Amino acid sequence: MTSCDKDCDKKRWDSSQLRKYDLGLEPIPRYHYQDPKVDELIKKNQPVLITGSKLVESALQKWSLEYLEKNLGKSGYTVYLSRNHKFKYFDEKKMLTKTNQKGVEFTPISKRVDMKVSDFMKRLKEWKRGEERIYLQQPLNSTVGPSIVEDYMKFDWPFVTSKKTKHNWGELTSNVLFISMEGNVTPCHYDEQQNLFAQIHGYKRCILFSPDQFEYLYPHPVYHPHDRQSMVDFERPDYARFPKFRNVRGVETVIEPGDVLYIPKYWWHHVESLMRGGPTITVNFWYKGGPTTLEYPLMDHQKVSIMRNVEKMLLEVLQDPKEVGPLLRSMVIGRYT
Ligand SMILES: O=C(O)C(=O)C[C@H](CCCc1ccccc1)C(=O)O
Ligand SMILES: [Zn+2]
Repeated sequence: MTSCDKDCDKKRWDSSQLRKYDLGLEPIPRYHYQDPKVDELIKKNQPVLITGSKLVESALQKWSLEYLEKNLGKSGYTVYLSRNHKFKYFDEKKMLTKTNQKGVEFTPISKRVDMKVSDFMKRLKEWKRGEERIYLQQPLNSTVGPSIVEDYMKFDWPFVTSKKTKHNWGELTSNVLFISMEGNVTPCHYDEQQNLFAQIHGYKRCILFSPDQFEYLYPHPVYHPHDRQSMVDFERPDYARFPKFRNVRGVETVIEPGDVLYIPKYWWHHVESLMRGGPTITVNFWYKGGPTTLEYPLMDHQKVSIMRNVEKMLLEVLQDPKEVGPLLRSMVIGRYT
């Protein structure tokens, strides 16, 4: 990771603000948005840090915490609370399904609450070490105030729409607004959508792994509330349970205001707001993946999708998750291995 060397004028950040992990990481390529390399990499479902775009220009100077508090409106916002700095996402719909009958087997470390923006901003300003951390994560919707709507309309929509069209993405499903405290971490997970991740304020370090690293990142079972999230705690990897984690190879970058990171669908990503870097503001652009034509050889993300479908089908018929492993083992060991 190269931060600004000493003689540069604006001190952006330094490596002491990054959490330390035992990972082999290469840099994510960075290109200006008009460089043809950007589309070359997107076409190959490879991550790329896109610089110099005007995508969220209308928000860059305006979306301070004060401005957002004043203009985001009075409705409740989705805010996650965590007893530590990790905000491991959980799917509430999977907390009470029949597969884990009682639904009591799982207690998330973070919890979701509905909070007014003013309360969120107050807690953000008055936060003391040892208190619960907070992280606002809310899809932008029609309840925002008129000036936010104006800023949103002024996003460079031709830029993102050109990517959607050129790369056959599906429709835009949401723009999620993230307002994070410094130091917050979203642990490693993948999403099934294409993502243009636009940084508006502060610095975020993003570590990405390609879908072919599935075996090294040990995702929770599909029925689990932490579906799509890695079971490995990057801060204290349990190499006994997850021995292949040692082989994982990733790429990383630190995004700053104005940068847009393309996170290809099914790519694993870990996101952290730099320690001592102040609050961060991001808006993402999630697009459906678009039509999947089965061309051979299959792409790694297609194999992940197939594995997900096999897991879902087996759980549907076996009902009890404890029977899935033994059945797959007897099907594969000595026959396909
Ligand atoms: O934009 C993305 O995809 C990110 O992962 C951004 C990430 C927060 C994501 C929270 C989350 C995780 C899993 C499922 C749904 C939502 C951050 O910036 O901290
Ligand atoms: Zn994500």
